[in-house]
Amino acid sequence: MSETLLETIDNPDDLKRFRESELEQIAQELRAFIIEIVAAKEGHLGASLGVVELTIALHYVFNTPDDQLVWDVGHQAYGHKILTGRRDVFHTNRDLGGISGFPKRSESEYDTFGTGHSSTSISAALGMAMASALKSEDRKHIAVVGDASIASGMAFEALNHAGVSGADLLVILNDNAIGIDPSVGALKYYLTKTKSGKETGNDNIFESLNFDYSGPIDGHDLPLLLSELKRQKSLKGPRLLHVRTVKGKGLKQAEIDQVRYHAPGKFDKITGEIQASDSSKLPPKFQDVFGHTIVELAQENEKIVGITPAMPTGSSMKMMMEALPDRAFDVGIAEQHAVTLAAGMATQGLVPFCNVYSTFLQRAYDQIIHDVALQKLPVIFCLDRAGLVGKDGATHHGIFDLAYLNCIPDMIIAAPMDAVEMRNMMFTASQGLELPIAIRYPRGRGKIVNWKQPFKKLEIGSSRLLRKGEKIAVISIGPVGTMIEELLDQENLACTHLDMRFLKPIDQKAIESIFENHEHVITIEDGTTIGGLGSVICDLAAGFNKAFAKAETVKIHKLGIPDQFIEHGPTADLYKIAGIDRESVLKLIDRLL
Ligand SMILES: Cc1ncc(C[n+]2csc(CCOP(=O)(O)OP(=O)(O)O)c2C)c(N)n1
Ligand SMILES: CC(=O)[C@@H](O)[C@H](O)COP(=O)(O)O
Ligand SMILES: [Mg+2]
Repeated sequence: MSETLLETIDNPDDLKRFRESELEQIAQELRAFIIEIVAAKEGHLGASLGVVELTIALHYVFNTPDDQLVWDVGHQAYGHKILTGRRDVFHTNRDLGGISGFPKRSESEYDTFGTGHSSTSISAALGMAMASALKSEDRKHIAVVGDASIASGMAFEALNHAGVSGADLLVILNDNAIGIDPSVGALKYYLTKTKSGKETGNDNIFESLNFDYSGPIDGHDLPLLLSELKRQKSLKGPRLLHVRTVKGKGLKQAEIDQVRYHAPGKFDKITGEIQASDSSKLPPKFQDVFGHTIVELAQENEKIVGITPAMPTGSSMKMMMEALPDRAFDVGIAEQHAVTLAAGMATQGLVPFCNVYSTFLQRAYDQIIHDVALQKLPVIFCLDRAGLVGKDGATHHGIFDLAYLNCIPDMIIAAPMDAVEMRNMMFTASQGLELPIAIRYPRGRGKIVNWKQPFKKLEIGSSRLLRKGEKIAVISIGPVGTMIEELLDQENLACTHLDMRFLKPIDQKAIESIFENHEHVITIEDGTTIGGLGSVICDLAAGFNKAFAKAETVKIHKLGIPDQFIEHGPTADLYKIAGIDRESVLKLIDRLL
């Protein structure tokens, strides 16, 4: 079989050897290659398909990696990876030990800035452009940012600065009118209305920010892209090129059902059909437990409102948006705003459920402290994707939340072991608290099929003694507790198991009793041991040592995420790496016995 053109391209210099007229064929081959691998290996699809022509044109016109290209979020950078030396390893995308699903500086000199979280590209590229100016280096700096990501506060901050910086910065706005879910907000309507720079004149929002605005142009028209990028290359100063593309371009189903094909899982590379699986008998995903439960609670209590920053599908907040559209809000990629919006609502007696992925809530840390906790506002944070999330990797693991929330006064921190507990925690929170609460739960499915049980109000700060043994006690928090229960059952081990339920306030009495009656205490959590449950137990133990003699001899073994960033890969493998898998716990217990 003859070689495809794509197979001869190992770097952008190889690409530049082709005539402009041959680039269309390369675009077709690149699309087919992305589809073939993602169909079998899973990953983000629609975003990369949408920027195939743009990716080729950028590497063809600019002199990467000397010219610095920064991708926002990075989920659309598959074509970029394939054209920059990673075609042969692209089949390892998101595998343990394989390449990352996002740009990563340690992976390639073409990946100028690590990403995963959105809206950082303009700041990063501006930083590079300012550094080049200070070092008198003549190179170009390009940020490619999506229409949903540019609407985030951080991107606006960067535009505001860049507009007066004089920096040699090209921002390419890749406008496909959708994020993961349809884009929201006033900017979306503005962008949809925008016709051409000339027609919008002084009213153009980017020109008002001192950017030289061009577009919108068709981002699938390669000759047009090439000529416009060449023109942009000859310019200096802050400029913005507005490009219109179709998310999922080239795969019919992905163009039609753009939400589903953002990251569709396995599908047929020819027909595009997603592999059907019967999940009706499986335990539900935690996100769906959230979705069903908030609808159930909100139907009974009209004060309940729901907020999601751009993740209605991922968080299942869309269930409430469909059932009670006036009381559930997608605010776009705006985690900081989401938190303070919830705080504002709480001042007025509403009961806001603010659902944010654990990793993305990192964006809103000051808002949690300054706007919520300091004012004792009873916002209910539901933190989805807590713990190790798997193939998205280090940028997305929700492993810091226990630690970063625990040091905030007046926060209640809950981590349900299973779906029934999660419902009860949501119910308890909805009954009216005087303080904010965070309920954190993982990606994926639980283990309980019969999860929809009558609500039970929990005592805040109460733990559950699940079994009483001797010598060794395991103190767990969150879903790892289910693994511990299975392990102790299956191996017939006579250990005590305490499900902590709440990290804060912590059930000190229960812990005291554990220390009085055991020789070894194992703490286990799917979060960092620094600052999380392990740290709290050690701190308490230091106090116990003074209080009663026996505590001094109790040995504490902390299991959790060690002090390192955990890479991407199947969650089960990552649990092993972190030492919080079944075998690691069993080995430890065997040794202690
Ligand atoms: C801070 C942050 N919040 C949320 C997300 C989840 N997320 C990933 S991609 C995405 C949508 C991005 O949309 P857009 O910028 O328009 O790019 P497109 O997918 O359309 O190419 C969202 C919300 C994220 N990565 N980072
Ligand atoms: C790129 C990004 O941030 C999202 O697409 C993320 O990968 C979603 O994760 P889930 O698949 O867990 O919803
Ligand atoms: Mg978009």
